[in-house]
Amino acid sequence: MTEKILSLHDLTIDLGGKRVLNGINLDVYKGQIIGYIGPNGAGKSTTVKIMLGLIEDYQGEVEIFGQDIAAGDHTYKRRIGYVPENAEIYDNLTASEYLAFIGQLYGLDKDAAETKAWQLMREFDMDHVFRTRLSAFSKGMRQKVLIISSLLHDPDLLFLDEPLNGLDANSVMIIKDILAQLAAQGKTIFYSSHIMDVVEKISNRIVLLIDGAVAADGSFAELKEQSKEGTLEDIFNQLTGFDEHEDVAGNFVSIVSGGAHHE
Ligand SMILES: Nc1ncnc2c1ncn2[C@@H]1O[C@H](COP(=O)(O)OP(=O)(O)OP(=O)(O)O)[C@@H](O)[C@H]1O
Repeated sequence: MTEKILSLHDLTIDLGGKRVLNGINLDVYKGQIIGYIGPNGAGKSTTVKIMLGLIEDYQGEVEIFGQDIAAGDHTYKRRIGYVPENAEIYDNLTASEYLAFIGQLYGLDKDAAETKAWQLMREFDMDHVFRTRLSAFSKGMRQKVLIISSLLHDPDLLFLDEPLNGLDANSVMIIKDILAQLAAQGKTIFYSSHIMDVVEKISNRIVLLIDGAVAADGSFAELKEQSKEGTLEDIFNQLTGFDEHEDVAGNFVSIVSGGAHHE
């Protein structure tokens, strides 16, 4: 077995008087690309926030790089990259200022961070906006800046929350290849998304969370074999017990059109 990078043991948390995570057990190994999926509200972001050290009052154990993160040693964070779903991006900064700032937070010196950031921006054909304020960037351009910022310090473990948000089809292909190549180099990727066909293609392991507990865990081929369904979307619908999409859509549309009558 290869090196264990991440381990959750009986991870449980209550938030606002409600059990949000209910005994999650998960071991993640070096080089894995984990697609972490589940219905809205299942607890995916909460799990990631706990692993990032942003939420502390959980029960159970979280080990990253072999160390219990509750032990107080935060050096593990230097080896982690994170692309949040809704990033607070500093609109008044230029891409260059923002990336140099993030690079420095991760321990790079300013010049090294700027040089690397510029090289990475150039690969995305964005070198011409390196000194432009982020407030003038489109959604996809911002997303690319976030992806660059998560990788500047060459992390060993990457947490990505909907990393393809707002990206065009060509950019999606590039990011998919980047993730595959990083994993082939031994980086570990923990990836949360609702876009099932992308998760199906890029993950070598899929973990499905339902109501704060792991409901399925395996490669796409294994999940497909177990559920006898064709696509990850079908498997997702089956395992989450959802077969009413046409009824819900029909009701929704009839309310919409009913409401459109003006007397
Ligand atoms: N600070 C909080 N206080 C109270 N409840 C919370 C808090 N944070 C999260 N929750 C609840 O925990 C549950 C899980 O939320 P979480 O954001 O982890 O879900 P998710 O799987 O990431 O959902 P989505 O797919 O919609 O992003 C939800 O019911 C949410 O309302």
